[in-house]
Amino acid sequence: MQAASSCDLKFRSTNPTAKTARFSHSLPKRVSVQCGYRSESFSFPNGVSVSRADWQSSCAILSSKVDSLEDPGGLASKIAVVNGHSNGSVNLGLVPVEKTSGKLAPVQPLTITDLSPAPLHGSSLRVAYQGVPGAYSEAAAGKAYPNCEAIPCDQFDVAFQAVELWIADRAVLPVENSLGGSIHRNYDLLLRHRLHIVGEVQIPVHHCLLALPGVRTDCVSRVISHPQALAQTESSLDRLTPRAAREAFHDTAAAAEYIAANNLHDTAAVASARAAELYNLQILADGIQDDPGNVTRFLMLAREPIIPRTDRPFKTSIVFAAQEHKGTSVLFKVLSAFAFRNISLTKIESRPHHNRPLRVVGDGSFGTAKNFEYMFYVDFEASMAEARAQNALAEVQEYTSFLRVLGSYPMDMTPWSMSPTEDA
Ligand SMILES: O=C(O)C(=O)C[C@]1(C(=O)O)C=C[C@@H](O)C=C1
Repeated sequence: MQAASSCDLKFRSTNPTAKTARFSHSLPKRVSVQCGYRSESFSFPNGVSVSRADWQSSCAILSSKVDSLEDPGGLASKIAVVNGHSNGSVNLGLVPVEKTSGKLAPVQPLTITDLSPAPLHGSSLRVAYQGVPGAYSEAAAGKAYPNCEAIPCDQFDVAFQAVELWIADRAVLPVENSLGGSIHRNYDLLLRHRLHIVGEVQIPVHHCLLALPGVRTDCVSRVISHPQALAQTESSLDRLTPRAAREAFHDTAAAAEYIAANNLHDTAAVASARAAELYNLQILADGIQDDPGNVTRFLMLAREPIIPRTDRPFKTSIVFAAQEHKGTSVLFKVLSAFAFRNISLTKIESRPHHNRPLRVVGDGSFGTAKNFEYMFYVDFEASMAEARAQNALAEVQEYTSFLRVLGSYPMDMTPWSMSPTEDA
């Protein structure tokens, strides 16, 4: 366990192409938060509603066995810290923000407004996403929270921290793509942080090949993009740019921005049509995803859970670790707890068990086997307000050493369409 030591909040300009005046005034600054801490749950001083208490007590059965991932230097102390009430060793070092005028703004301390709870009415919700404007994650934030203020972050971890530190009200982060598979980093971060899943959005991802105006496809010797986007366009790139090297970039739109900012005539990016517009690039090829129905699923994260309901389709996400001495059939038993109650599973993912990654087995007569230990993430189609879901989890708890409900939230029921998103 490590206590908080220092915390730097940096607001970075993400607009190296500021000469394109059309956007230099409107692009938000990207948040980059560097903190040596892990979060923990936070109790709100003004209490919670009765119905929320009901929800929490219905889940109490689960919390009783939740593994401790506590952190003495956690969120509550961070909030005191950023309010200026805590130890003097904390360096809030806000990097001066570049204004559109080109002048540097004075260093601004966080104010009480930066730390206020999510606005209920009137002002827009601040939604953290990973990437720069034009990224698919920005489009997902817009679908999840129309009219929100989208806050670009340079890493997934930063988006989590932006919510924990009350810089943002929500985060919207990708967890899986229909072609590229799971985004493992976000599964790991869900466990390390204490945010709650409050919703999901799925967006069709419609990729384009972008380059500087005048560049021909046969002159492209390098294609840069997010690794997921490169994976989703593999066959198209083999056909369009067979000799070009492929290089990973932080996000699709950042790749487009990089080409524009550095005037790269030999490089193309896989990104959205909106990125082409934002960074003044031409579209060499449109719709280059290898499957026309390419969809990415994003989770909406908040500091507080929502109250589960039964009047519309809900999904619940859990993570668990098997009890060590329960034999080899634990996974089968857990899954059958859902099957016997007619609860459909929509996703199962395993990740290394970071606290206990290996189990050595065998009596030594033939040596010892080293079995890997896992955390299992399961999504199932039921609301935690339903008795069958509560009973299933009560049973699952018997076979597990660790169990956490990550969230119970409405399913994205948007009618199926393969056309590109309006924003992307
Ligand atoms: O790079 C982006 O534009 C992102 O929003 C990230 C991301 C991802 O992490 O999978 C999101 C959707 C697409 O699947 C490709 C990339």
